[in-house]
Order: sequence, then structure tokens, then C-alpha cells
Amino acid sequence: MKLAEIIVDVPTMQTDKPYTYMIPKDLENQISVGSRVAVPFGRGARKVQGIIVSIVEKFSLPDNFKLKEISKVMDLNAVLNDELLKLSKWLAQTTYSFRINCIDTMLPSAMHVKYKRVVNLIDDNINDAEILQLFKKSKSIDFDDIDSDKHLVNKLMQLKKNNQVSLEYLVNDKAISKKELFIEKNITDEQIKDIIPKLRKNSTNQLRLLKVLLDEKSLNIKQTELTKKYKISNSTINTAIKNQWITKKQVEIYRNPYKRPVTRNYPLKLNDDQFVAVNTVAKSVKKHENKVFLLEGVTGSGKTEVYLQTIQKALVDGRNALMLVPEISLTPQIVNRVKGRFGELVAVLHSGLSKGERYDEWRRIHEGKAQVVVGARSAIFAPLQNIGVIIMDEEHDPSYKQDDNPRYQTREVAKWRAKYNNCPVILGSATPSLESRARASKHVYDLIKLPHRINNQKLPAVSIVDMREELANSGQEDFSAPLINAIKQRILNNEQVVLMLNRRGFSSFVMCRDCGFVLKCPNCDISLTLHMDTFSMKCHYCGHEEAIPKICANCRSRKIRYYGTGTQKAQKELLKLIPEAKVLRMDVDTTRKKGAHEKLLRRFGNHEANILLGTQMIAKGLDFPDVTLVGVLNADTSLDLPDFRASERTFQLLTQVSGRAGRAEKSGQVYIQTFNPDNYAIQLAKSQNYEQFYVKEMGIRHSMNYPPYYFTIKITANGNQEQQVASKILEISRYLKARLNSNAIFLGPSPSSIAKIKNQYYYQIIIKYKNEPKMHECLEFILNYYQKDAQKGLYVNIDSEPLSFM
Ligand SMILES: Nc1ncnc2c1ncn2[C@@H]1O[C@H](COP(=O)(O)OP(=O)(O)OP(=O)(O)O)[C@@H](O)[C@H]1O
Ligand SMILES: [Zn+2]
Ligand SMILES: [Zn+2]
Repeated sequence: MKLAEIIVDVPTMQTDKPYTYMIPKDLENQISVGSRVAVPFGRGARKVQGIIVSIVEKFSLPDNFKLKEISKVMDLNAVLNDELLKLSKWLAQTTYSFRINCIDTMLPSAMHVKYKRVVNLIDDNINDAEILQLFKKSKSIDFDDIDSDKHLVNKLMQLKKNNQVSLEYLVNDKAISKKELFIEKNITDEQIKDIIPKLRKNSTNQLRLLKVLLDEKSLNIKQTELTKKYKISNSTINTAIKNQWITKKQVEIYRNPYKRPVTRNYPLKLNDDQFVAVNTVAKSVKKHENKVFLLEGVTGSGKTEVYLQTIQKALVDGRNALMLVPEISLTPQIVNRVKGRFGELVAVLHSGLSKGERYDEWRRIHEGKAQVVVGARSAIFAPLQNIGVIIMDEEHDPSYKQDDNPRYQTREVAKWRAKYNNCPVILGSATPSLESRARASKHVYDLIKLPHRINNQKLPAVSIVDMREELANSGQEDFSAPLINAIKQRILNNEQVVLMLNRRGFSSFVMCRDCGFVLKCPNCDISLTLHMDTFSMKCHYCGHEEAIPKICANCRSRKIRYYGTGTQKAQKELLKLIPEAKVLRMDVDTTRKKGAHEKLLRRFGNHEANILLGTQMIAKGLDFPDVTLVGVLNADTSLDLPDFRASERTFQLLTQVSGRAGRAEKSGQVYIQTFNPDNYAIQLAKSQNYEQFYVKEMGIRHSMNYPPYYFTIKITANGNQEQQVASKILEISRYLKARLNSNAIFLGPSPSSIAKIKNQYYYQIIIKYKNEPKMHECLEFILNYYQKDAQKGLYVNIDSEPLSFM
């Protein structure tokens, strides 16, 4: 007999210990390692999802030893191969999360299972009116629809005892593949020519159909094509089926998210630096050598072309390629460049796709039909095999770290997969993360530099505008005189402008001018954000929404002031100052609809506007030759964050956005408006000198004992009883202090910077450490030990190398 070791998904009590189940004879052929199954768990009929991690053959079991059987196989083929199964194990260990969690993250969301309870009517002769009413429409009903009705539930439980109804637990996923009806020719052209003369005179519709069949070279036509293009009615089709001329069949098709044809592009002739870069990496690709390259190339130095030609080399060697970009929907330009180069071989995974589209792309990769995968963070788990190179563009980007369980850093996963596949990784950026640059200094990574822009075009000239003076002189706080003049000049020259409003998320709010009262969310410790599109106040954490107040809730004053420089407000302001400007606004409000982002960029590319005004989302990847001016309206907001990475983020953002100017023949100019003109991050962004910034910032990190000199761990506890949460985190802190070296530095325990979200209180400790052989073991203990509290609604989370300390 065959037994399977299965990791099960029991939401209230997670564990990585596999459970053993019998494989029923009739399922033996359908099951393999890496398959998802539904299994009974615990007492009762409850079923949960599980994944098979190994299969063993046994001749007999000890007496009295009973094993439960697998109930159902959820996939026809294993969903996880050997590599991804091993990866899930490593991921669970290094991110302090549970393996089933990791597996769920690795699969497209369409495959995430839904648990459902249904009640089936067994005994038709029940004469209770209420129960009969319940089962009037169908013999099985959704238990979740009625489970709040205690009276009804009691009745049903009684009936269940009498075996008159049964309760069933179902495990289903939402993965639906799309099917379309096709018409298949059943007769040869010769036969058609025979039939035509024999048709009755008035059978004009039949005649038309036969003629189409003669003209159509292929044997398969979509039914919709027959009806729409050739205007053949469904009744004609049905008659033809009766005559056995044609048959209907269902064909599974892949949804193609890219309806717009991409223009083909061809490899460019590389400049010397690019040539060296491509060939250095290609050597490793060829030798199946596991190495990490840090490609440090200034903005507009042609990094993308280096990626594309390296991918080409891998394909020529018969291997596949994985390319990651941050939040891909934000950079349709890059997707088009990859698709335009490699066409049908490319699969794209990103959050802008519908669930179904994502699932289809995933299956294309799973079935080996795609050789190049481009995607955002979670694409690192694409089931691509035989990988020859992994590329991470903008490797410093914060979106590469997942801030929910499993809290992984994509870079680390990329390195793991590269090792498994014996291939190189390219980490590319104009402003590498300090961690990566430091590793390159220590020769853990190989550093490749592209120090010049394409065609030796100069980096744009950056001017810093002191907004303290502007405010004093003209009262202007959004647009300084030099910036306005420069914009007017560009409009006259028919050149283009990119303006960035550095938003921290909560920039627009309302405040009482008399008492300073700010409206807060009743569920979260955060002020509500003003939304002019819906004319309401919203909480970005829990979705709470209410009307914009007219009267202060605190002092009843009517003097409510709207604060914050939202993009809408900036646009209005700008049009007041320059009425002839044509402005496209790009922010969360204007890009909510699918494809809106791409459309805006296309319109800008077509010169339908001379100004693109947006939030951080315009800072990256855009490559428009006529943009000669970039303005940063408020450089300071990211500096104000109480976080040790604030300067690094600010420098990266300013350098990235500056890099949008002067990328082609015309040279570029940048204005950075700031209230902190002397800050080093802003000063160094002026010279766009990454290396200098790196040295300076490393000095500060060293003196403050911050990463990359220290490793960091953040432990958070949350629950709805503040007292319990606080004492839990204290307990954890004591436990660790007793076991770690005395030179480990503890920050906290303290409330998190947003101490309450959705009525949950958050407390945290941060530990900075150098060498702690016991750390891993201690954290695993904490993770497992506090599972018992999860059932009571008290949660403990561990974040290894958190992005921020907030
Ligand atoms: N060898 C080359 N010859 C001519 N043009 C090139 C070459 N390589 C790249 N380019 C062009 O130079 C421009 C900038 O290149 P690319 O967008 O790859 O830069 P990048 O380094 O990725 O920039 P950023 O980091 O700012 O996004 C693009 O329009 C690209 O087509
Ligand atoms: Zn007030
Ligand atoms: Zn809220």
C-alpha cells in the first residue's frame, strides 16, 4: 500500500510536521509528490487542504493502526516540482512562517482554496416546514449562509444526529480555465462539393455555411467567429451538426492579457561598457556558474538592453530566463520591450492581470510553454525550469520585500533559485541598496559598472530650490518661480515635463483651525485621508469611510481647513499659474482602472500633454526622449519618516526621478524643491553621485549600529486586548534577553508606530545583532510556542531583516 506524507493547512493551529495518510487505490495513479489534496483532519468530517511532500510504499501496518485516507486530489498534475517544494521548506525556515503559507504564496491566487461547509438533505420525508423551506430549491445548502441562526443550526444538528441530513466539508479552489466553443469540420472539401448541388433551392443559409467551410483552410473555427464574421446563425450551425457536417467541441484557451500588439524590436549595437557587462554575465550563464553580479549603472545607461541581450544568450544556450521588475504594472514600457524582443516565448505575471489571466500565464509556464518570465515580486516563484539567468531590475526597490507572511526578500529567493539552477543572478540599479553594494565591496558579489549614459549624454543638471526663501518671498509653497519659468520654457519649445509629488500616503487630511483637531479613524490609530474624488474621508488601513466634516467634532467650530498637497490640488494650482499647460495626472485615483496606467503613458508618449504630474509611480523606468525637465515638488516628505532608511530612500527616489530627464539628444534639467536644502541626501542627489552617497551613508550606519553592519529582527504581537499584547511582547523580550549574547541590542518593547489598526493593538521589539548562533532556534521556538495563543486571537509575527523599524 502507498502512504503519503502531507503538510496540512489547519488555520488555527499551523505546523510544519507532515501527517501520514493512506492513498486510496483508485487515486494512486493521480497522485504524486507536489500534488494538492483534500484530507480529513481532526475529529468530525472537517476537510483541509494539504500538499504531498513524499510518498512511501508499505507492505503492512501495525495492528490497530488506522490511517485516514486522502479524500480528493485537487490537481491533475503536481503543482510544485522538486525545486519549489524544497524552496518552500527553506522559505518557511528563513522567514519564520509556516510551509503551507509559503506554498500558498507560491501559487497563483486563483488556486488558493476556499473552505466551504454544505448541509445535504438525506431524508426526504422530513415534515418540518422550516426545514422543507430551507431545502426547497436544492438538496444541499451552504452552511455559511445560515450558521448565524442558532435556532436553525440546533435543528439541523438534531437532524444530523438522526442521520436525516449530513454535514460536508468541501475544499475547492477558484481556478477556472477558460473554454471556448470551436466548430470542427467533419467532411472533406470533396464531400462538400458533392453536397452543394443536392441542396434544396431555399437552403441559402446552409449553402453559405458550406462555402465558408470550403474557404476556411483550418479545420477549426471559433463558433463566435462563424456567427459574427460570417453571419451564420446558431440554428444553421445546429442543422449542420445534425447533418454531421460539423461537430462542436470545447477547447481550453489561454486568456491573453496583451491584446495590443507589441512592436517588434531588435538587439541594439552595444557600447563598450554594455558589451563587457553582457559578456561577463554570459560567461557564467554558459558555464552554469552560480554567481551574483551587481550591475551599477547610472540612469539611462542602457541596463535594460544588457538584460535583454543576456537573456538572449541564455536562450541560445537552451536555458530559460526570469526577469523581475518592481510592480510591473507601473512599467508597461519594460514589458513591451521584453515582449517586443522575445514575442510568444514571454509570460508576464503581475498584479494588473485578472486572477484568471494570471492563472493562465502561470499554467503556460508550468507546462513549459514560456521560456522568459517577466514579473513583479511574486514572479520569483514562477514554475519555470532550467533557469539560465535571473535578473532583478531596480534591486533596491522596497516592493521586493513582502510585508505580510511569509515576509520574504525577493533578492534572497532569487539567490536561492540561482544556486539550485546553477546560474548567475544580475542585480541591477542606478542606486543599489546599501546591503548589496556592501557585499560587492567585500567581493561576495561581482561589481559591474555602467558609469555613462548612452551616447555619452550628460546626466541632467540638478538645481535645489530653497522653499523657505520662496515661501518668504512670494508666499508660494507648491511651485517656485524658477520651476514655473522652466516649465513655461519647455512648453514653448514643445518639450515635455515630469513633475513628482512625493507623497507619504497621508498627505491630505482635514484639521480644525481653531482647536487643531484632526479626524481619526474610529478603528485605527491613524488620521483619515481626504478623498476629493468620492468627497469622503477614508481610512487607508480598514476602509472606514465617512462624510467630510463641516463642523469640528471637538469644539463645534466651523473653521475646517483642508490640508495637504494632493496631486489634484497641485494640478489645479499649476493650471492657475500656467493656463496653457496640458497636464496628465497619474496617481492612485487616475490609475485604478485596469490598463489606465498604460493608456496615460501612451498619451504622454504621443504628446497629448506636455506635463505628466504624478506620485512616486512616475519615478521609475520611464523613457521618453522629449522629457527635458523634471520637477520634484516636495523632496522632504520621505526625509521626515522616523526611519533609518529615510535618507537612502530619499536619495534613491530623487536620483531615479531626475534620471527621467534628458535621456535622448536634448539635455535635461531638474529642480528639487525642499525645505531642507542642506540635508546630505538632497545635496548628494544634486550631484547624482551614488558612490559618494554610499560612503557617507555607510559611515552613518556604522556609527549608529544599523544594517548592513548589523542583522535585524522585528517581532510584533497583536490582538484586541492591549494589556495582553503588551505583556506578551515583554515575555518574548525577556525570553530572548536571557538567551542571546549581551551585545545584542534591543529596541523596545514598545507600541508600534501605528499602534492600533482595525481594532488590533500592535507592540514590537527590534533586535540588532552581529553573531547569534542561538537566534534561529529561539525564534523557531517562539513561532511554534505562540501558536496556542493564535486560537485566542493573539498573534506573534517575526520579520527577519525588516524594511523599516516603524
Ligand atoms: N547600445 C545602445 N545603443 C543605442 N541606444 C541604446 C543602447 N542601449 C540602450 N539604448 C537606449 O537608451 C535608452 C536608455 O536605456 P535604458 O532604458 O535601458 O536605461 P536604464 O539604464 O535601464 O535606465 P533607468 O535606470 O534610468 O531606467 C533607451 O531608450 C534605450 O533604447
Ligand atoms: Zn475644533
Ligand atoms: Zn481604520
